[in-house]
Amino acid sequence: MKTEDKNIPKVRLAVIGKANVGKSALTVRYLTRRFIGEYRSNTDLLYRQTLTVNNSALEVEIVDVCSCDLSLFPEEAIYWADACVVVYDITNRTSMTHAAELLQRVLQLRSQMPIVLLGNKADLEHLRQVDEVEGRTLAIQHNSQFHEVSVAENSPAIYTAIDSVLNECRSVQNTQKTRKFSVSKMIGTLIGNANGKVVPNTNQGGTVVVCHKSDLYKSRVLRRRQNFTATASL
Ligand SMILES: Nc1nc2c(ncn2[C@@H]2O[C@H](COP(=O)(O)OP(=O)(O)OP(=O)(O)O)[C@@H](O)[C@H]2O)c(=O)[nH]1
Repeated sequence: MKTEDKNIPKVRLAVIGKANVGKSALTVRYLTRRFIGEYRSNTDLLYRQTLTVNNSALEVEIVDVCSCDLSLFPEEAIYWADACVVVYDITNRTSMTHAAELLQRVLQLRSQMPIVLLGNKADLEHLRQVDEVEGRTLAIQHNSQFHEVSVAENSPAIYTAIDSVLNECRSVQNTQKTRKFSVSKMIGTLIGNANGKVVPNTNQGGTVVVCHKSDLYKSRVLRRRQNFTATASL
């Protein structure tokens, strides 16, 4: 499948969180259904893949933000993204504190941004340091979705959470397109050019490209974008 089809809506996702919480494992799991146990990188990685979400094609770009320097907030990635996944590790309280700080900063920069908070490593119950209710409360305080997941054990919530946030972004984009159309139609009417020629086809949702399974599970880091170094392929 062509990955640059302009008719396919595009959604950009930033995955952020403290080091070692499982951001890379989560990104790779979501895109490929595979679990990569040891994944070391000292750079942001940008993945792009065309997926089928809610029965229609969506070009998804995910930046897996490197947490090499925790003092640096990933501002560029947050401005770039349409939505954000904040990850903490339920066996590491500091990662939860860091997630709380990230949520606050994200909403300062992008108050309307759809966010999902994920408490990862739920399979390590015996090492738990953060109760589920704490994660849930934090999410409610920041108007975001919340799930505890285990990337290692392939929790279904990984897919429902990310699909849902992608869908939310697509709905927002569709609404914005409809609004733009309404404004141009109104201007067209005002200047007497409402003969139909200037009326675009607003049925964006009608352009559906069905992904083949082989394409869905192939993922490749495609290119360099600003500071995101694209280096790996899955
Ligand atoms: N038990 C368990 N281990 C996990 C899970 N998810 C990830 N890990 C492990 O946690 C470690 C860190 O995972 P990464 O995906 O590299 O974490 P990261 O957040 O990308 O780390 P940085 O690249 O340092 O920012 C690895 O050893 C993974 O195998 C999980 O759900 N359960």
